[in-house]
Amino acid sequence: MYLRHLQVTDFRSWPLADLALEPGPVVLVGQNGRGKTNLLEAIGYVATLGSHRVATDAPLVRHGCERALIRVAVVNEDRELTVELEITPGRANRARVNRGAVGKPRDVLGILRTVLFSPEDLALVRGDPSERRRFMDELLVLRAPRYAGVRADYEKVLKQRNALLKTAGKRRTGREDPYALSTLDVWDDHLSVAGAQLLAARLNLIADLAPYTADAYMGVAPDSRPAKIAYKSSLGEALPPSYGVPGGERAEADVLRELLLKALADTRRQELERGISLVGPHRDELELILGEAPAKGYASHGESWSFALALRLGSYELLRAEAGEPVLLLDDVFAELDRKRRARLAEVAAGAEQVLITAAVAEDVPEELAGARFTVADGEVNRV
Ligand SMILES: Nc1ncnc2c1ncn2[C@@H]1O[C@H](COP(=O)(O)OP(=O)(O)OP(=O)(O)O)[C@@H](O)[C@H]1O
Repeated sequence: MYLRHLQVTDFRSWPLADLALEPGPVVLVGQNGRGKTNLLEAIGYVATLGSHRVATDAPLVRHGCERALIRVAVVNEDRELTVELEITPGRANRARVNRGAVGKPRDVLGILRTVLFSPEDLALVRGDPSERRRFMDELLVLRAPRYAGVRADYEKVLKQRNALLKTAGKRRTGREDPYALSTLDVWDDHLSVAGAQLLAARLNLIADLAPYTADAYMGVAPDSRPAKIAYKSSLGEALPPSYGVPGGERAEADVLRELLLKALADTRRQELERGISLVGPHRDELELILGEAPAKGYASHGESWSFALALRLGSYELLRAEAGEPVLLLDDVFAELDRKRRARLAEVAAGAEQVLITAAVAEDVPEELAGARFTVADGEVNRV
């Protein structure tokens, strides 16, 4: 797939930006702070309904404006769809496809698939487990959009259950509340349904992604120790060992639901004492292993970068193999990479159906990616 057109209105620093695009490499060149990343962020937002830089929508709307608009025309196998998103912080976003309203913004997921690699990705390796959970869930949704709903359900149930755990335990009144305790059974049930679906999907995702990531790492850092990814579940030993591993059994939500219910029953006392949910996908981790050691805390800066890049390139290859090419977005990354890694990334990017690249100076972009070029300056973006 590729983007044929991008228009943003009152998005970040842009009152208006309008770009006619084409397949192949598209390079956006401009000095720091001119709004290049903002354009990639807008594209990424249509694919994931979120920003790779901020957790809330407010910073996405231009200072002093009420709402931001993003419009993209996406061509997928000769079929073109126009997606429009209106972002109004504090209110539900509105979405239109081919100028017709859709039920929920979530309905646009799947129309545009992107893989974005950016300087923020170092946090995938060095940051908290929540960064890696977000990575998995975003990829899950790109792979199968229905998981956006599953994830939203899980988060809603988790919030309610945590609120109940706080009131049901002895923490505030010194006594357990019997009514709240019986309601907890109902929430355990809800949590296990959404939790098992999310967990099964993540385990299957990691089983499928692992070989692509290992290969991508070998490609970018052939002299380094091999890289491995593994799903670590809060179910611990109870998780069937054949789940979540390449070539293993496909994880089944029904099986996981029973295991989650048992684990919830086993930890209830502890949960009541602490007032939070202690088992479920929100406590899980994606382990990144280099040689025998965890990448976090042990990997060098260069190795961490390679791992982050391998996770993105692996995602790109997985999506490409399953559902056709996603659009590749490379935000200011070439300047950060050494010669070998640059060459490998350039090789993959040169073969992409479409890749959008930002750089401060044109010389940062490898020669094989010299394609359509835009300059970004003074609130304007112009085709060179
Ligand atoms: N909501 C907003 N309203 C107005 N301006 C904003 C908003 N959010 C960010 N900006 C401005 O956008 C600019 C940053 O744009 P962006 O991150 O796209 O830069 P860039 O061209 O990618 O630069 P770099 O090469 O440094 O990454 C900053 O000047 C910032 O003040």
